Amino acid sequence: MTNFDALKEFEEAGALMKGHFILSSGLHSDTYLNKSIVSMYPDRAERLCRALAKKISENVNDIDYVISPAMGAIIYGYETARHLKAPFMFLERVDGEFQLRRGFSIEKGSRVVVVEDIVSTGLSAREAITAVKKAGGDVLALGCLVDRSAGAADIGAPVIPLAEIKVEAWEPDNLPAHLKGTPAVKPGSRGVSQ
Ligand SMILES: O=P(O)(O)OC[C@H]1O[C@H](OP(=O)(O)OP(=O)(O)O)[C@H](O)[C@@H]1O
Ligand SMILES: O=C(O)c1cc(=O)[nH]c(=O)[nH]1
Ligand SMILES: [Mg+2]
Repeated sequence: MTNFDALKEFEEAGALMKGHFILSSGLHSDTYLNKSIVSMYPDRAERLCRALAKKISENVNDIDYVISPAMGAIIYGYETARHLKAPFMFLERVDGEFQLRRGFSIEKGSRVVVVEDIVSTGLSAREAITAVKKAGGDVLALGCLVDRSAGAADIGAPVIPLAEIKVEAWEPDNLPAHLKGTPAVKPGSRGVSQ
């Protein structure tokens, strides 16, 4: 699958959204790749993850586990693991920090591929990698559907993106004219409380 075809899956699903978004990092953007809208259509998620699994298997072998950070990446990590024929687990935040819960554990030295959905600043990917290392895993690579930093984010592990796109983001006190004064939405789960 080409870069163009991967992004087309988002576009055709109506998931390449324009508006005013607060990202996981706290930065603001006029563009949001809404992976949850893409995964409303399991055939789209399957195509993306089959292609991501293929790219991962061309670069990494002997994978013991695929592990993804909640929430957004769970569906994509699971589906990618299914194509890689590897077991899948997910990390979730406990007091803000990613952990393996629910009886998930890995053996020391396990060969792990972390699968993210979207990489922006790379913060969530780094946090997920730190959690996997803390649990004893050896992180072989970070696979993702879309790296919207187009390779600029420092992840601390080899990155295998299905697609790359350069999307701008701004500090909240430095918004561009077209976002100033427009209401912002925060689609992701970081820092959300009920
Ligand atoms: O590279 P970053 O700057 O960390 O941004 C990307 C992260 O943001 C989103 O997660 P979010 O925390 O919004 O929650 P979600 O997984 O529930 O969507 C996305 O799923 C990535 O994990
Ligand atoms: O940075 C983010 O939080 C983010 C950006 C994006 O385009 N899609 C997403 O799911 N998260
Ligand atoms: Mg996430």
